[in-house]
Amino acid sequence: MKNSFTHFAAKLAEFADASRDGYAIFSADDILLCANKAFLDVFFRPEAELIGQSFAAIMRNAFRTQKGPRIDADNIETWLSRVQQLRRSRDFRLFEVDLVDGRWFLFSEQTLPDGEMLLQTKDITKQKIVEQHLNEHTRKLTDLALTDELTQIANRRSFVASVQAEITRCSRQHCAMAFFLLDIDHFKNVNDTYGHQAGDEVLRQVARLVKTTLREYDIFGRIGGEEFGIFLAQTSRDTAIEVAERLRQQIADEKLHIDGRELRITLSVGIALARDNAKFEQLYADADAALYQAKHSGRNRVVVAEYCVIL
Ligand SMILES: Nc1nc2c(ncn2[C@@H]2O[C@H](COP(=O)(O)OP(=O)(O)OP(=O)(O)O)[C@@H](O)[C@H]2O)c(=O)[nH]1
Repeated sequence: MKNSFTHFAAKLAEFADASRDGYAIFSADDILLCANKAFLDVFFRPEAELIGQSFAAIMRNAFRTQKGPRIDADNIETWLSRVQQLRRSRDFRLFEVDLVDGRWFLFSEQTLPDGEMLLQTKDITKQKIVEQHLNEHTRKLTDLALTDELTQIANRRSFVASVQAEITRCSRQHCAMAFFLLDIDHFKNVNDTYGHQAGDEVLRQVARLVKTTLREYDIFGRIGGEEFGIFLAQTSRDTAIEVAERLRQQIADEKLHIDGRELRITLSVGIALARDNAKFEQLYADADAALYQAKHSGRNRVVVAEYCVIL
């Protein structure tokens, strides 16, 4: 039995020596007792320099020389006291570590009841690169799903979701809110006269112009076709009218440059106002009714939904 265990231990040491995974054993008082070559490689130090060193001394050296694990800290002693609280906090711990040279490792700590610790390291750089590509891909897909392809502003789905979240927040804080529906006047004529691509360019330029006049935290999106929506939190009736008027005037004054031609367009705006317990559907219906009035009373104007009673 003893012989077979000795044989097993010798074989394990042989495999550990040849392994690409790092192995190191620390004493209960955190002195490095032994380590294989793969582990030493993580710290760029020869065996003679590392064995017998404390964990703290090894990490101080890594911090000073900027070789080995990346230590994102201004003060190594503060970093060490935080990390030492985690070491041996459980009998098994798994965590990822990135190196100054860009490689990534999965570290596992296995602690015995007497405090001795086996530290294993596995190079996961390739998996990390795949993971980063996947994350980037997911981010791009999410952006695509939330952005209107033509104008590069929020599409209907993300606009409505943002507005609903903001309505909930405003309702909780009992703050006034304003919702605008903006519609380009006689847009069909633009398409019919100059072509669909010119119409697309008008939509792009209008979206850009409107965006530049809004505050960073105002919500703006393309609801569909030539219709845009704007949501303003903490906005009184007077301010809402002032903002909408300014927008309307700015668009009316602007000369759009489409295919070498100068073009002028106008907007009609319907405004809905609310305070507590507002619902997106109600705000939309109110703003739509006001927009209808704006269109039918001559276009290029701002109308506030009649029944919006708000200060
Ligand atoms: N170029 C372009 N045209 C679009 C797009 N989406 C909708 N349209 C056009 O927008 C026009 C909307 O026309 P209408 O709803 O009759 O409204 P209008 O001509 O703007 O007239 P009023 O709104 O009453 O002032 C239609 O001709 C649609 O084909 C788009 O993405 N690009």
